[in-house]
Amino acid sequence: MSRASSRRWLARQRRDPYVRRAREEGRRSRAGYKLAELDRRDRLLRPGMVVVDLGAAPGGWSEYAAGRVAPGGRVVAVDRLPMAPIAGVDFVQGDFTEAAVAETVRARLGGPADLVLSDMAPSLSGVRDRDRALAEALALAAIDFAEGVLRPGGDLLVKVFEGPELAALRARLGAAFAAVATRKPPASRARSSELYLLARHYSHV
Ligand SMILES: C[S@@+](CC[C@H](N)C(=O)[O-])C[C@H]1O[C@@H](n2cnc3c(N)ncnc32)[C@H](O)[C@@H]1O
Repeated sequence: MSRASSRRWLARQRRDPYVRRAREEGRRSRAGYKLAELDRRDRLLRPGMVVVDLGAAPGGWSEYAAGRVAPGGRVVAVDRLPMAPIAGVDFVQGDFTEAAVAETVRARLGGPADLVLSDMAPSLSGVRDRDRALAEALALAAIDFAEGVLRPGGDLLVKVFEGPELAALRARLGAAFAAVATRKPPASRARSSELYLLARHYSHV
């Protein structure tokens, strides 16, 4: 980040009501509010569910999900960055695109998952085509993984970015899930091109 863009980022953070709210409520990140808003709208989480959180650090989604699946549920989370422990969350640190890391997450699950969440995003290089290709590869890795671990009827929520790749990702999900919807929760910054694809009712193909 250049000095000017980091000054702009800091000014945005200071103005952002979700950042303030997260600080006041002692939350891990403002990102947790996106999952809370999606959950309120689409009823994604219930007590007892087994959930995978891909790209979990610093832990806003995991924190929210662990609270919603209790009692009886659990969350297995992964990130290449470290994450401070959260009750009810089993954390694996590593690059999820490495087969051994994905296998560790699968092993920690020990059975099928009800819901796979992916908020993974690449570190942006500023080279648009490169960043878009990286983001698409992460979304595809999340979809491949979800198709391997979801129980029939399970759901997937995956972060994607606006662009020409979106139609193919939607089509790919449409082949394996009964319904695919696009979501932009209010807590997602309007200037960000991030979106979420919500794929429901997985059926083995
Ligand atoms: C937008 S942040 C996630 C925020 C999180 N959902 C929260 O609520 O705090 C995206 C995360 O994806 C992680 N990530 C990106 N690529 C990854 C990869 N290949 N393997 C594991 N984590 C990855 C990043 O390290 C980063 O922490």
